[in-house]
Formats: sequence, structure tokens, C-alpha cells
Amino acid sequence: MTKATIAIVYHSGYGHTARQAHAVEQGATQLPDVATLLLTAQEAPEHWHRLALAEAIIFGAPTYVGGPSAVFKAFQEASSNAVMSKGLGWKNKIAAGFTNSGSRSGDKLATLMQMALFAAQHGMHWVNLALPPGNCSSVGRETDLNRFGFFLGAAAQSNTDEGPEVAPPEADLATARYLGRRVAETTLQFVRGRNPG
Ligand SMILES: Cc1cc2nc3c(=O)[nH]c(=O)nc-3n(C[C@H](O)[C@H](O)[C@H](O)COP(=O)(O)O)c2cc1C
Repeated sequence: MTKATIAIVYHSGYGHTARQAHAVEQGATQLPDVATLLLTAQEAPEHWHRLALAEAIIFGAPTYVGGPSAVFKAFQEASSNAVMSKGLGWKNKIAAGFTNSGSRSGDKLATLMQMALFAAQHGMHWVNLALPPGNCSSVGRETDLNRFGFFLGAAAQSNTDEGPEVAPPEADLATARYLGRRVAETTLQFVRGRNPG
């Protein structure tokens, strides 16, 4: 059977978003025919050739001042010259995104929207989260998947007085695993549709 490589490119200043990134990777590797390539945003510009071979790229960044962190933005800007201007090298790859922040909202939606626009500029196919909103009824719980009710991607929240060994909580890591698995499933469908048999 055709296999797929899912790349995850992320930034994490203090380790919280890194835990989310590893959870996304765990979710993707729940499928046996998937390999992953986990890169930080600082490492990624040394690996354009490896990203070119991936069938999907999942983007992850903490939300800093209402958008993706500057380090992640630097990776995005570098891709403009290294990939986009050289003939849309990521066209038709699968894309998705995740973000983590200190506040429960924290304007995380702005970060996910920016990532989706970034993927569109590259001609990629954006995969959403496809989970119902959690923790939004009288029987809802903080342990619900998608406890912040995002649709574009996976969101996590890390208390600002807790280190990455305890934050973000398991519900948000499970939500991240769900996104990783969903991207893997979607990517295999695309890859096998292009290369049946
Ligand atoms: C410069 C800076 C700006 C931040 N801006 C926001 C923000 O806009 N919204 C928010 O909820 N949290 C904000 N935070 C908190 C971080 O998103 C939060 O601490 C997050 O867990 C950091 O993830 P990391 O450990 O992966 O860097 C900000 C933190 C920093 C350092």
C-alpha cells in the first residue's frame, strides 16, 4: 500500500506548544502507513528538500500577541522565497494547524486563520478539526475533546504559571492527537487516490 509522510513544523518558546506538536505526531502515527517528520520552525529552513517530499505539512505555533509567534512567522516568510516563488512547491499537499496560548481564547482563532491563509498561498488543501465543540453544555467537562470549540484546527491552553510538564492538559493533547490522526487519514486518501493500487 502507498505510504505517506506527514511533516510537522512548529515553534515553541517555552515548551508548551512542543507538547502539542508531539501529540499531533502521536496521532498521525496511529496509522501504520504513515511516517512523520517533526521539525522546529528554526530547523525547517535547513530541510526544504525533506519538506518537499512530504505529502502533508501540519503547522504549529504558540499564539503570541494575537498571532503566530515571530519565530514561526520567520519560517513562513522564508518559505515564500524558498518554496512559493520557485513554482508553488507545496501545491496540493495537505495542510492543517494547531496553536496553544495562555488565555482560554487568547485570540487563538487569529493564529489558525493566518495559518490557513498561509496554506492557501502555497496552494495546499486545508484539513479542519471536525470535532464538535466540547464543554459547551450543562454536562460538558474540561476534559472534553475540543474543549474550546475550534473548527479550523486544534487549540490548547496552558496556564501561564505552569510548566510544560503539566500544561497543556490531557484534553488538549488528546485533541491534538485527534487532529494528527485525521490529517493522516485524509493524506492517505489523497495519496492513494492519486496512486491507486
Ligand atoms: C510575547 C508573548 C505574547 C503572548 N501573547 C499571547 C496572546 O496573545 N494570547 C494568549 O492567550 N497568550 C499569549 N501569550 C502566552 C503564551 O501563548 C503561552 O504562555 C503559551 O503557552 C506559550 O507556549 P510555548 O511554551 O510553546 O512558547 C504570550 C506569550 C508571550 C511570550
